[in-house]
Amino acid sequence: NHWGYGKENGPDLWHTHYPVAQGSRQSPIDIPRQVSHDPSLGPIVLDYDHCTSISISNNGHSVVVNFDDTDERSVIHGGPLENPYRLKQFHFHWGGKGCDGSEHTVAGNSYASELHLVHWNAVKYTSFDHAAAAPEGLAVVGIFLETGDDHRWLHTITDAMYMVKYKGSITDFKGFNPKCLLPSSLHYWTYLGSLTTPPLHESVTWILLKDPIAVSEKQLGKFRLLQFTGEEEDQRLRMENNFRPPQPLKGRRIRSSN
Ligand SMILES: NS(=O)(=O)c1ncc[nH]1
Ligand SMILES: [Zn+2]
Repeated sequence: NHWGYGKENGPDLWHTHYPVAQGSRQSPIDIPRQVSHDPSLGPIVLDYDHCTSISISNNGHSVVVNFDDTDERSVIHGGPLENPYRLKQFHFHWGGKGCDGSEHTVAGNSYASELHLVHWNAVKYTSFDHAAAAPEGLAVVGIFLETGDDHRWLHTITDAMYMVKYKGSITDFKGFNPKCLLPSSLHYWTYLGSLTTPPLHESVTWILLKDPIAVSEKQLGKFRLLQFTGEEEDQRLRMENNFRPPQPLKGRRIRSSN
């Protein structure tokens, strides 16, 4: 049975097929109240001005916006990163109605949802898949979503969701620049971790922005119209609570930008 977020195939069972689930640098984690501030940590730079979104898809675990990563058009650099990392895709994790759904937590508190912007080190690796299996091959920027006012730009994504309701669906989604999803401050926490979904590779430099963005309950409700299951399946499983809970820190250091 393929991995998922249900009782029969959820996060507590992933270690049976992916033993690294019990590894020493797994994600997500809880960010404690006090984190050591590292003055040597410079600002993170998100250079997305020439970014090119291609499509939006439902992979059976989340809704994903895919980018053209064949050149250095949209990269992040600076902060804890030694090289520029190319934007490959972004996706979300969220809860059920009225339940929180972020993956990382802050002093034990969850947010309603968490956005992940996934980047790979094309300087050191020849493909995303190679980078995804290599230490420091990936850099994921995490942004917390809290419920509040309507987000001015999120509707372009939620309006496209009816086109990718079922697992395996994909549709054009051009010209979207994720810069519009960033909070006002780029202050961040950073630590070495893993993918939060199988294969759970321990290849991710995590960069979590401290400030959340606000989205409305109505907008979040549209995420829950997505389905984990395909159109042809008789089971209709609403896509929600697609988050992995925090994992043991195992002595890792978390650093804070200023
Ligand atoms: N959720 S995550 O950003 O760690 C991820 N990206 C690709 C697969 N899993
Ligand atoms: Zn994710």
